[in-house]
Amino acid sequence: MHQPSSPILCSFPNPDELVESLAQFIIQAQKESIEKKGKFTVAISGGSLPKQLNGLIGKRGIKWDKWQVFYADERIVPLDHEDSNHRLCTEELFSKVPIPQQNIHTIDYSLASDPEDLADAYEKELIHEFANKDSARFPVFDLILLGVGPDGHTASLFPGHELLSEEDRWVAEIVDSPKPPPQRITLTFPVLNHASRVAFVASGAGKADTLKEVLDTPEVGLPASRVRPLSPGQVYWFVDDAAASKLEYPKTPFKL
Ligand SMILES: O=C(O)[C@H](O)[C@@H](O)[C@H](O)[C@H](O)COP(=O)(O)O
Repeated sequence: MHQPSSPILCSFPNPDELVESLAQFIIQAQKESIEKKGKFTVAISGGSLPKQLNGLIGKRGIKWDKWQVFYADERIVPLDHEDSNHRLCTEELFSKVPIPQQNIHTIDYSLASDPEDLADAYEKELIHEFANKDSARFPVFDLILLGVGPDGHTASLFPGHELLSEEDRWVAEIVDSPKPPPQRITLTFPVLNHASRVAFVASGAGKADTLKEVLDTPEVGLPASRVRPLSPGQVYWFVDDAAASKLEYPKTPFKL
């Protein structure tokens, strides 16, 4: 029986060291995945996360053509809209590295009038990527990169929302997101919890109370606390000391 893993917490003295270590971690994950399967499947969320991937720019050892990038959540807005996670990731990262455009999997905004259809179409995009002879009931991402909001939400999984109990779909729509814009799609918990690695990234004193609740009192069941990939999957928290300042949860020294 596979058991859920306990989070590994790595805290860094400042945001720069956090960004640099995160980049090394991602490059190592990429190396292992490409050695095993010839590709690297990643899901990225929005908020402050895309900027924290800056450490990847100009680094050696990244095989961008082997990356297949999906969005852990995306706002249902045009791809060039200021609220689009794709636009943000493009500005912060993809426009600065040699990743082939076709390796970045965006939502099909032409389906925006029916969010359920749009979510189903994005799920099909995942099925196309992951369905092969090894495919299990859920896709196994090599890495999912997440942030955490002040209410403990992650991706577009918000506290108390019915989506928290989704057991079947890979991608779901949400039309009443408490964080604007209201219409979004998100990977569901079963997908997050089947990943090989999930890495949360949080920095700054403004995250300290949330981190304390998520990591020190997981029994409260905030969405971010419920991300516990089944073994051998693993969840990591990359934080700075300011974000970790109120935590009792044990820290693990960062090593590759
Ligand atoms: O697109 C989104 O809204 C996100 O994916 C969301 O889950 C985000 O990651 C958190 O709200 C943290 O956001 P910050 O990093 O900006 O605090």
